[in-house]
Amino acid sequence: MKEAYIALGSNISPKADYLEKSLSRLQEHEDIEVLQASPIYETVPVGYTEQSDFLNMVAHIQTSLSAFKLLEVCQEIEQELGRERTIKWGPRTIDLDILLYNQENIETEQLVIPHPRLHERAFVLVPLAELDPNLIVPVIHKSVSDLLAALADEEKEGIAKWKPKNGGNE
Ligand SMILES: Nc1ncnc2c1ncn2[C@@H]1O[C@H](COP(=O)(O)OP(=O)(O)OP(=O)(O)O)[C@@H](O)[C@H]1O
Ligand SMILES: Nc1nc2c(c(=O)[nH]1)N=C(CO)CN2
Repeated sequence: MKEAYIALGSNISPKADYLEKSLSRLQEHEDIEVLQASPIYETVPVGYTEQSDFLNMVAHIQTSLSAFKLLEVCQEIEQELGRERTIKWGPRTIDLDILLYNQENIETEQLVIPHPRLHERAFVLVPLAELDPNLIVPVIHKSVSDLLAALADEEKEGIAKWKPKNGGNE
């Protein structure tokens, strides 16, 4: 069995539904068990900023799948939930990124683990720190809490714990 951390993000309504549906799809997969899910955060868009705020979270899973097979499963879920790739870093119903896979380092054209932008993204590090602040990120050899502490305050200001309103149909 391997352990992995998956980042989930959505910025097309109903955002929380897309996160929940993705988590259920992961949990329903016969070779995946969701061990823990972080709280949901509302986050300002990074990169391409002319878009709606995101909801982001991180899931800790256990799986017998290879990292490549896990990527396929993530991409199938993205497709089923209607993701269209138009603008790079633009709006998406759901994005599933593999952050870490069993302390492994994988560098292929198709898959890079640890996720290459993990260390600079508060919308990933804040929920990941809720699950395990002491987790060491391979290659970088730093803990999640150290990476988070190294981020500029303004990066972290754009991140707030999300509470359901309108019956959770954000
Ligand atoms: N760790 C990873 N998790 C998910 N996809 C990855 C990973 N490493 C490489 N990829 C590749 O990245 C490609 C583009 O992914 P995607 O369109 O979701 O990027 P993005 O989410 O817009 O940007 P970002 O990668 O910065 O989060 C995927 O087709 C996949 O092959
Ligand atoms: N706040 C936030 N910004 C982003 C996100 C995301 O999930 N949350 N995903 C991106 C591309 O993966 C680009 N920018």
